[in-house]
Amino acid sequence: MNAPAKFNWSEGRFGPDTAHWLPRNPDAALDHIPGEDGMPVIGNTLEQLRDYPSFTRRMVGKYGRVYRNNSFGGRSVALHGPEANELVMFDREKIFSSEQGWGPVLNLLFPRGLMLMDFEKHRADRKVLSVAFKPEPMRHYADSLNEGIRDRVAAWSGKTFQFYPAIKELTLDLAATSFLGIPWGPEADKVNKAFVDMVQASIGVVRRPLPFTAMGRGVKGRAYLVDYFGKMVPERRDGAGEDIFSQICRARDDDGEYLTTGAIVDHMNFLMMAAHDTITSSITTMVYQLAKHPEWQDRLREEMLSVAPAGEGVGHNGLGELELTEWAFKESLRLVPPVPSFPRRALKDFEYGGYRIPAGTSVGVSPAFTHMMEEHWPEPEKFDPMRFAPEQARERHKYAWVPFGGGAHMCLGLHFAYMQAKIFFHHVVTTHRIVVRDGYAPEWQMLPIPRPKDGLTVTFEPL
Ligand code: HEM
Repeated sequence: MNAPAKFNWSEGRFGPDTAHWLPRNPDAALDHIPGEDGMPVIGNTLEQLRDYPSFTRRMVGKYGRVYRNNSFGGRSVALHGPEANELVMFDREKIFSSEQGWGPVLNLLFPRGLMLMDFEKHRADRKVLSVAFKPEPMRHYADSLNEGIRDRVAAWSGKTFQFYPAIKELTLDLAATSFLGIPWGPEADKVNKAFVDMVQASIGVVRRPLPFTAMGRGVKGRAYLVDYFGKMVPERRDGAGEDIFSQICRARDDDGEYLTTGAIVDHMNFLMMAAHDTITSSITTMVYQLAKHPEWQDRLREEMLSVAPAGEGVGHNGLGELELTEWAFKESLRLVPPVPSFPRRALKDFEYGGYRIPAGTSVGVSPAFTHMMEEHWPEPEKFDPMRFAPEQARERHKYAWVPFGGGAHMCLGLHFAYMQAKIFFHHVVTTHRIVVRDGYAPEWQMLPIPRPKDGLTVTFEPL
C-alpha cells in the first residue's frame, strides 16, 4: 500500500535530491498499531528528549515492543529487541532505506554521506572509502593519535576539570591531523568552527537557514568546508599524505576512477560528523565508569603496562593485546550507546510482531533499549566488562549489542573508534588515577548523542 502524499519533501527544507523519497503517509495509516500521539504539534518529542530511556521503558511496558510514536515531526513505529534490530539492520529483503530514515535530519547539511545512500550506490561508495580504514593507513593514524593525546594528557595532569568539553576539543584537534592532515593552529580552528556549526545546525529546531539561527550558521559552515576541501583535492591526489582525506582523494572505484570532488567533499564532511560526537560520548562514558570503578583502572593498568611502558601509548600492533580494555570500552558502549536509536524508512509493506506496517512508514530501532534488556544482560545497570569475555558472549544474540549498528550500514569507523579509545586510555590510565568526588552521579542527556549535563567533573591524579 502506498498512501497518497500528504505533502512532499521540499528541497529547501530537506536538502538536495529528495524527489524520489516516498511521499509521507497519512497519519491514519498507522492507526492499527498501539501507541500514543502525545501533545498537539510536538507529540512525544519533549518527553523523549527529557529522558529517552524512561520514555522507551514506559512505552514498551504499556504497548509492547512494537509501538506507534509521534515525535520529531510525525508518526513512526518503534521496533525493540535483538530480533527487530536484525530485521532492520541486516535488512535481508532490502525493505529499509537509511537515506530516507536519516534524510530529514541530515540531508540538508550532510547530503550524500554513506548513511544517506542505499543499496548499490551505497555499496560502491563504501567500498571506495574503506581503503582509508585498512591496516596500513590505520598505523599512521595511530602514530598521530599517540602524539596528540600524549601532549593533551600532560596538560590535564593534576587538574580537576570538566571532562566532556575537554575531550570534545581534543577529538576535534585530533581529527585535524588524522582526518585532514592539517596541523593544529588557526587554519584547523576555522575548519573546526565551521564543522561544529554544521553539527549544531543538524540537530537544531529551526530547519530553515535564517539569519542568526543555528541552521543559518550551519549552512554557512558547510559552504566554507565545501570550498576549503574542494580546492585541496587536486593537491591531495598528487601528494603522499597519510591522512583520511588524502587516502580518499587517491582512492579509485571498481572502474579505476577517482571519486568526484563533490563526492569527496560530501564524504569527508559526513565522516567527520559521524566520528566526532560518537567518540567524544563513548570516551566520556568510559572515563566516568572507570572513575566509579577504580578496581577496573587497576586491572586495565596492569594489562596496558604489559603491552607498552607508562605514558608511551600503544602503536597499532599492540592494540589487539588490550583485551580487557576492549571489553571495558564495549561495556561502556552498552551502558550508554552514542547513537541511542536510529531511523529507517520502509520502502515496502512488511510484517513484524503481528502487525502489518505499510511502505512509507518511518521506523526506529533502539540500541539503548536493547542494551538494557534483562534477558540478555542480567543486572543491566551494572558495569561489568567481563560480559564480553568469549565464554559469556558466545551464547548471546548477535543483535543484542549494537552500538555500531549492523548489516550494510554498520559503522565504517568502528576500528578507528576502538583505536582512539585504547590509545587514549593507555596514556591516561598508565600515568594517572581518574577520580570523581564521592557520591557523584551526574545526569546524562541521552538525545541526540549522550553527554553528561554538567560536563563531568573529574580529577586526573598523577601516579
Ligand atoms: C564509538 C564511536 C562510534 C559509534 C558508537 C558509532 C556508531 C555508528 C552507528 C550506530 C552507525 C550506523 C547507523 C545506522 O545504521 O543508521 C554508524 C555508521 C557510520 N559511522 Fe560510526 N560510530 C562511531 C565512530 C565512528 C568513527 C570514528 C567514524 C569514522 C572514522 C565513523 C564513521 C561512520 C560512517 C562513515 C558510518 C556510515 C556507514 C554506512 O552507512 O555505511 N563512526 N556509526
